[in-house]
Amino acid sequence: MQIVKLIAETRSIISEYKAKGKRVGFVPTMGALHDGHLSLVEQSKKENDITVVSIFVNPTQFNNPNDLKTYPRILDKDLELLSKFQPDIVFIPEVEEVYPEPDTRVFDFGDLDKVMEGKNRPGHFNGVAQVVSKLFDYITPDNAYFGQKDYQQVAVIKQMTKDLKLDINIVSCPIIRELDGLAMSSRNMLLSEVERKNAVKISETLFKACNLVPDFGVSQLKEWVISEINNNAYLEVEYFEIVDDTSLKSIEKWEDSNNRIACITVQVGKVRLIDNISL
Ligand SMILES: Nc1ncnc2c1ncn2[C@@H]1O[C@H](COP(=O)(O)OP(=O)(O)OP(=O)(O)O)[C@@H](O)[C@H]1O
Ligand SMILES: CC(C)(CO)[C@@H](O)C(=O)[O-]
Ligand code: BAL
Repeated sequence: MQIVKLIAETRSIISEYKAKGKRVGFVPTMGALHDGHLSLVEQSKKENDITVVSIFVNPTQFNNPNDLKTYPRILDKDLELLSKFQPDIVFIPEVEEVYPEPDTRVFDFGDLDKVMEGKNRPGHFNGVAQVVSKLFDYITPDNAYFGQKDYQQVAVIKQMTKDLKLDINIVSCPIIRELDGLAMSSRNMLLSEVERKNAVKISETLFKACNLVPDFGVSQLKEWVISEINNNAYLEVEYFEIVDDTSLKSIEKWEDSNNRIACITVQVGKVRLIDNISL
């Protein structure tokens, strides 16, 4: 496992591999790694000759300065965990090298970023596209791995890859959960003990919601989920949407889409958690 900090060095190592015909898989992360990230690394290792993991807390995707400040950074522990999985390259660039000057590019995702995370975190997906397009340019992967926990992010990245005419296959990987069902997230480590215990109500409610389709109508189910979660004193729903899994447009009745996904964001004390489930 090679740890590389400089962009030029990363480019040159990867171009040597590519010259030998090696297929490159890429797993972008913001660190504070858990089994969700490691599942992406494992999948990339199975499907490619070379796996690159990046660890970079990208400032341009944070709309909330306090969220950026408190985002967990535990590089030594991350490297220790990764050493057990042995990706070929761990790329850890500095903010100043990625952004020698402000990135003023504005991406157009059509309607994809007008809802849910895009609506509630203004500028978030533009920042994600800025950094991911830069990382794609340095690493030139054949396959890039993203988790479905960030469901809308996968849709946005697919759109960006298409618009920029990049020859990169975007691989969408299943959500890995804690034993009690809570979706793994780096932000889980910011929860207090009592918040962590109560946070399980989020996934529990989503699992129960699946069994209420189609007996409940769409708006009845939405109201039920929101009130179940908000009845817990530690939790506050920011949004709960049931959307078509490709257009991400809200549906009004079950027949509006054959492939529906329910996406939720919940504030747990100061920590904002997301999750989703296919209905
Ligand atoms: N539980 C999970 N299962 C599968 N993939 C995941 C999971 N959590 C994160 N990922 C994926 O790992 C990649 C890197 O995500 P990131 O570093 O932001 O971690 P995170 O746990 O999502 O952190 P956050 O606290 O910001 O939600 C993303 O593609 C993300 O979707
Ligand atoms: C894709 C990503 C690493 C870009 O900073 C980030 O949005 C994430 O961790 O999901
Ligand atoms: N996992 C998405 C990164 C973010 O919340 O900014």
